Amino acid sequence: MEPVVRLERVRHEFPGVPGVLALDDVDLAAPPGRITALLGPSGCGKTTILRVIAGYLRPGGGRVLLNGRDATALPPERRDIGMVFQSYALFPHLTAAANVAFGLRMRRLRGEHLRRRVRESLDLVGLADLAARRPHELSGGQRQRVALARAVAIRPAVLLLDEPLSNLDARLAVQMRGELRRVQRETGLTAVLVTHDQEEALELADEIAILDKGRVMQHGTPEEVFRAPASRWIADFLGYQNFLDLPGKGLVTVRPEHIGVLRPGDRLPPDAVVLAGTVSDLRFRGTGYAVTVETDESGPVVVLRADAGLAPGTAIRLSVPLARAVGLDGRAP
Ligand SMILES: Nc1ncnc2c1ncn2[C@@H]1O[C@H](COP(=O)(O)OP(=O)(O)OP(=O)(O)O)[C@@H](O)[C@H]1O
Repeated sequence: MEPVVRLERVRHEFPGVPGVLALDDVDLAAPPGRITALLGPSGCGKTTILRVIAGYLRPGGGRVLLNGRDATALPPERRDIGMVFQSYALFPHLTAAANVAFGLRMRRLRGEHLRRRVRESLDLVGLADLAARRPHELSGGQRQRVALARAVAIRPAVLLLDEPLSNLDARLAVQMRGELRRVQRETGLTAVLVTHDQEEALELADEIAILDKGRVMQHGTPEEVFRAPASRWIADFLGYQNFLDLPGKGLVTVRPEHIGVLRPGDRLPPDAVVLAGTVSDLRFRGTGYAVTVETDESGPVVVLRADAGLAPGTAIRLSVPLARAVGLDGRAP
């Protein structure tokens, strides 16, 4: 299917910082009816990409296609885009309903059509009862819902979400993820979400593009990206801790929860590599203990255990199942 948003070799260098490419040949496609997340560390270019898609920033090179049409030179108001910002950006003197109506009036909706669309949009985010309140009379979560209702009310071709949940406290942010997902499903909107939060990307996105220094490092489904990171840098960024140089396998990474501890007398499991070492650290991680083992051949290796039974200084053997080892050699840098 034709992507709703396509970036082709988009480059940008900010005038104040010559020689540094904020965007370095970015190719990106956001398919219809899906949420595509842009995930990456601070300064990697996520917000710059959104500004290019929205038309607030004209890139130095490359093309922006919206629904297959070249939109590179189109001003923002002619791009049919809805935006939700981290700061909500609501009009403080307008009620929730008037905030939602604003964009619709700009699109020349009037009378009963306008009222109905405002009502539907506030209903969609569960705020019909609070339509008459002004932003200062609403909680952070409710304000964010108004911002979402305002963005979806215009039924944009693309919904751009710039860290929409990062101003909410942790519990509310998690609750709002579900809400956002439901609204996107019910409306069938195409969305591009900027986040630096992996869990948020995992839970919300159908596709994830991982960025570093203005470049797309990997693009795939959450499963593809998390199960098979394309490079050591991506594995590091996603929180993989164990990097092992295994004979015949080269550099691999393995999740701590997949590494076993062999007791004396245990048989060697098939298709596993055994590493001998000494426990050097034990940390409580809520769901269990992260045990660091200084191995003879591969340096520190972290394993997860349910109990605190492994005291520092204990000599142990680890079994690393080869089926769980993700190869990193020969992949993109
Ligand atoms: N107006 C600007 N002038 C000069 N440099 C800029 C400007 N806006 C962004 N940059 C630079 O471009 C790079 C990308 O910035 P961008 O805001 O897109 O990053 P980001 O991934 O959204 O970061 P964060 O997660 O911190 O918001 C950074 O190095 C930033 O310093």
